[in-house]
Amino acid sequence: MSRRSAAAIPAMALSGLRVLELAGLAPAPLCGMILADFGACVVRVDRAPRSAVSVDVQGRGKRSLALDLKRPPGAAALRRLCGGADVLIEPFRHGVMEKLGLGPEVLMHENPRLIYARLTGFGQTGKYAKSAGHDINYVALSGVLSKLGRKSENPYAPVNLLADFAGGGVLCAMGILIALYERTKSGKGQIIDASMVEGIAYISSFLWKSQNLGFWNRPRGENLLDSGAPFYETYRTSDGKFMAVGAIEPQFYEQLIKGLGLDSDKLPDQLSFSDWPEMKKKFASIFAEKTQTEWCSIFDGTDACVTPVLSFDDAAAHQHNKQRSSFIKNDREEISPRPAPLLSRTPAVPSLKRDPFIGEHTEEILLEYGFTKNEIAQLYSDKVIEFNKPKANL
Ligand SMILES: C[C@H](CCC[C@H](C)C(=O)SCCNC(=O)CCNC(=O)[C@H](O)C(C)(C)COP(=O)(O)OP(=O)(O)OC[C@H]1O[C@@H](n2cnc3c(N)ncnc32)[C@H](O)[C@@H]1OP(=O)(O)O)[C@H]1CC[C@H]2[C@@H]3[C@H](O)C[C@@H]4C[C@H](O)CC[C@]4(C)[C@H]3C[C@H](O)[C@]12C
Repeated sequence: MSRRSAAAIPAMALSGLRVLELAGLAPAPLCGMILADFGACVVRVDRAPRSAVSVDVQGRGKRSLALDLKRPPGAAALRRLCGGADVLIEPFRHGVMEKLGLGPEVLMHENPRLIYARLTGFGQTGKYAKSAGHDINYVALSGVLSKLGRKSENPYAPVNLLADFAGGGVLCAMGILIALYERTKSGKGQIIDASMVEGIAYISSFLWKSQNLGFWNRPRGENLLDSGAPFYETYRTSDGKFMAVGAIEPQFYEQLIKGLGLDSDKLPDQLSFSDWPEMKKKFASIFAEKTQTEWCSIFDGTDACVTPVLSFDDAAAHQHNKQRSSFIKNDREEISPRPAPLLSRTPAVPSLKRDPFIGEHTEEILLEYGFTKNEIAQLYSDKVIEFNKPKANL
């Protein structure tokens, strides 16, 4: 599919939804990609003058409009675009949109049905609202980073998955869908203040609420699910790969013990914390005796909760994932995860085309939103918009 016009994919759940995503680093692009995967018509508004290469690697299914928001005609053009949109996603720190004259009071006055999604690290208010930050800072401020890491080591941030994507892009997409549902009843849009700090804190509700169950009262790296327990750990195999073990419940733990060739009658109790370090050493030396494939042939098909730790390539090639077509290949042979979750009647149909170049669709988008050819030519000669087609027909 070269473009996602409203009528192109009627079967998808979000078809007909018009989304404007102001280009950002990582969280907002994921949010926009999720909406595009499920059928929304997502326009990424890139900066003009444009940088040579887009840093957005999550542009699947989107189109790009290059627009200079710092120039009054550029800001006016965005206002007009917002008049015809359902959703705006903005990824700047608090105050940037207001400075451009594009704050919610302006845009929602002109289009009261607009869902104005503000995806930031620290939120729209509070001491840090105007401060720069990245994933690791947001995870830190949420309290969650203090829980992550191995025994006696510094806290460890797991790539930028938690804040940017789980607490940021995904929760913002959820907020948008909730607001859209509410709009079907009230007819009104609303502002979404999606703070990644609060997003991570929210998805960590289990950690907060299970504190009194005794899961977390030991130091970092010595608890049930944070690499303290021998039965919730990774182990190196003889070929330098790893197995992941998650045998928590006693009946599954018993199968793990059996698969490792041990006798549970001769072992300490599963929940004897003081024996965990020794048990880890025992498990580690046994796992080191066989290759990953050999361990898979022992544990596959059992309830021991033991799985191979796969590389990206191995994950895409793994039988289970292949059986479910969990990974897709685009027209450039690039492999990436298929959108999730699977909807039975109206599943996502991700675009298999390469991501858009900056400004690749400037003209067609403006025409679609009601700009005339003359107006577009004027914006172009004023250097407010850019095309990424050298032979644009103007
Ligand atoms: C892979 C890297 C990405 C890592 C992700 C990282 C771990 C994250 O955590 S991302 C989450 C960051 N936080 C947020 O998004 C929260 C909300 N946002 C913010 O807090 C801020 O935006 C900010 C702190 C992230 C950035 O602050 P900044 O001062 O830059 O921006 P703002 O204050 O928000 O203001 C924006 C200004 O821009 C103006 N603007 C916006 N749109 C337009 C427009 N259309 N027209 C005109 N002007 C516009 C706006 O008006 C504001 O202006 P003012 O400031 O004057 O008010 C990748 C991270 C970096 C990448 C590399 C880099 O890009 C260089 C290379 C580029 C090359 O193309 C590819 C290779 C690179 C090395 C590239 C590689 C990777 O992609 C990165 C490393």
